[in-house]
Amino acid sequence: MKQPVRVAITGAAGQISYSLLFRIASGDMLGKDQPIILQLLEITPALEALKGVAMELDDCAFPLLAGIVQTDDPNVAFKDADYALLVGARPRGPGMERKDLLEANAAIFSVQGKAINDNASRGIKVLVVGNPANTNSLIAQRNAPSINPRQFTAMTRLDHNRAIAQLAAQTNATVNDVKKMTIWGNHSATQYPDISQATVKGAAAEGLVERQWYEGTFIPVVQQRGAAIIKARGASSAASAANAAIDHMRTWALGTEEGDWVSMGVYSDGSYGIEQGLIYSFPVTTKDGDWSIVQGLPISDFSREKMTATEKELAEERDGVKHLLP
Ligand SMILES: NC(=O)c1ccc[n+]([C@@H]2O[C@H](COP(=O)([O-])OP(=O)(O)OC[C@H]3O[C@@H](n4cnc5c(N)ncnc54)[C@H](O)[C@@H]3O)[C@@H](O)[C@H]2O)c1
Ligand SMILES: O=C(O)C[C@H](O)C(=O)O
Repeated sequence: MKQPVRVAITGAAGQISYSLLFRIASGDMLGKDQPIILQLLEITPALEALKGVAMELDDCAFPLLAGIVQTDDPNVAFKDADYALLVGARPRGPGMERKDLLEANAAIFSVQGKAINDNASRGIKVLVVGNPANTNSLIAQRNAPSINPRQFTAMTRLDHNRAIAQLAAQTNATVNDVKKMTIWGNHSATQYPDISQATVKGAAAEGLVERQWYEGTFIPVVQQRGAAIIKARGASSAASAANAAIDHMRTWALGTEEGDWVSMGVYSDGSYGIEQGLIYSFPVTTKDGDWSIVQGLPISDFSREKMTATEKELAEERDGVKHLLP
């Protein structure tokens, strides 16, 4: 049996976590042979609700669950953590954009970045889910100067999965048939879901769909899917967000499939001319617990315009939180 790893999760009594924790504890994230200690962070008023969630975790008698820590202290939650899923943040309501949450949520991520810096395992893998996810990840990263900046990522896997589902439906294929989907940029309405490299059953996706559907339906549907869920459900996506978080971490830890890639918000090294230091979603492959940006893809004028628009938004978000970036 492997040694247990420590997985810190913030916002652990919230709606995403209610889907997330049980699947992590059952082995969906790191494999059925990896014991896990859950280190759950909540704000003080939610500790009673968190206790109820922990009671339910106990009641599942998960063989892989080697311990549960419940706390309102980030220094305790991130102590020796090998993985961190930063979910805890206010979600948006109808009519809001994700960046409207910047003021409300940004402070959370500077505190947590410092606590990660001071307490976590040096090899920690951090995924930010709380919105606006890319900029929150940047804030946490910049407040953790002794951790490699590549270890802070933001979630665009939900967008990636949404894009695969839309393309599969339009081409009468299954999601298994779709490869090499890409989400570029911000987890926001400026994101660029790009099918120019995607294949369906090995055939170029661009040849299988009308350009008009791609530009006029597919791109806006994927960009606006979060808002459509909020409108329909009266609450932001939760189970699908939890699923994407598990996918993101599993891929990062255990590797991408041969001949495919995923989308992750990662530290830009200047690839594709994107400003260095932004947390920008790229096509990435993963191996041995590390990620690399897929290099050398051709970029059309159409793509370049969209990639630049979402880059510009990320630079503006960063400039708006300068006071939180040491
Ligand atoms: N990146 C993505 O694709 C994606 C997808 C869905 C939702 N989200 C975002 O995830 C976040 C959480 O969504 P939710 O639906 O679970 O919200 P929720 O309101 O149900 O839960 C959030 C929880 O975080 C807790 N919290 C607040 N401040 C905290 C802090 N400082 N430390 C620890 N916990 C804290 C709250 O008490 C609450 O229990 C939102 O920002 C939402 O917009 C992102
Ligand atoms: O859209 C939101 O505010 C929630 C989440 O980011 C989503 O994409 O569903």
